[in-house]
Amino acid sequence: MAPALDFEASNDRDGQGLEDLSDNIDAVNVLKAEIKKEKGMMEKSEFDANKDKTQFRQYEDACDRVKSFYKEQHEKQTVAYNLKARNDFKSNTRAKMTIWEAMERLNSLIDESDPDTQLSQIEHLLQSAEAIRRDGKPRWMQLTGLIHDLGKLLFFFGAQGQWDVVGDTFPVGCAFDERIIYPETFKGNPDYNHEIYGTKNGIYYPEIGLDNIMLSWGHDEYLYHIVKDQSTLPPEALAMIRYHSFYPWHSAGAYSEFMDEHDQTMLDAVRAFNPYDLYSKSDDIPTVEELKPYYLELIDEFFPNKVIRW
Ligand SMILES: O[C@H]1[C@H](O)[C@@H](O)[C@H](O)[C@@H](O)[C@H]1O
Ligand SMILES: [Fe+2]
Ligand SMILES: [Fe+2]
Repeated sequence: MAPALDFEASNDRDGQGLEDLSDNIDAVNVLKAEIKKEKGMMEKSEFDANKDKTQFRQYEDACDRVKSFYKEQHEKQTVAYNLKARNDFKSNTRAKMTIWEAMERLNSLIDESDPDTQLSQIEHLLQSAEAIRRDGKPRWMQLTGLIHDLGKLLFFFGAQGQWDVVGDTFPVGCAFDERIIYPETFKGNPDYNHEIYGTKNGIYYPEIGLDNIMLSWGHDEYLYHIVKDQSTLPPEALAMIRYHSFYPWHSAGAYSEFMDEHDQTMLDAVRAFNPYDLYSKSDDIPTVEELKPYYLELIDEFFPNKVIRW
């Protein structure tokens, strides 16, 4: 149990009463922390607190590679493209392989949108999972960390480039919010001045629920569908996967008018996940072979079929 606060000890005339009280408060706090830990949702992760956040996501200072990536993405993610991408996705199976094979396959991809890491994807995935594990989070969340970027496999399955695979996401079919990074680059998007898609609500209405919003097609949306159909991971894990790149929403508060009640709970989950994705990028490089046995077992726990249809 945590020690009583000094302040209480020194200001205490009728010692016993206050001590009991502070014991009770401690007990309640420990219990609360345990409940939150159980749910994998500490309000502010220990991990988050220890990082210098000014080192990450500095898009103004980013190199040209990142800037031109976003210009292309923002110009090409239209409603028409998104409908087509979803249609293509549903109409075939691109590959059959295990989760671990997918991680290895992804290894040759260096993400052009990312100003914070040049590491391979397998290393980024293990860094995220290990940070979650180190903080004593539940096993389902560790696994979510391990797989959250596997949707980048899309790149090898006939993607048009990286612009429809990686990077932050945003809704299409309504006005592009100013809180998306490089907002001025949307001016080149054919939907920008569209009579419906260019309006605040566009094809949606307030409180419609994010499930009904079409988010720009990429690794989040793709993996979300695969995991939803083929694993036993909980709704929080699915939200962490589907929304982890939706920075304008989870970090800048944009598009909150479209949320329903369920999204509120999911937002807490996504925010709890975010630091492990972002700030683990400065951690030591993990040793893949050493960690493999632990994670193979974890994968088996939540994916009933070893071979996944991608
Ligand atoms: O550059 C990164 C990277 O592509 C991540 O995988 C994605 O989740 C982030 O949102 C993005 O900013
Ligand atoms: Fe990602
Ligand atoms: Fe990531």
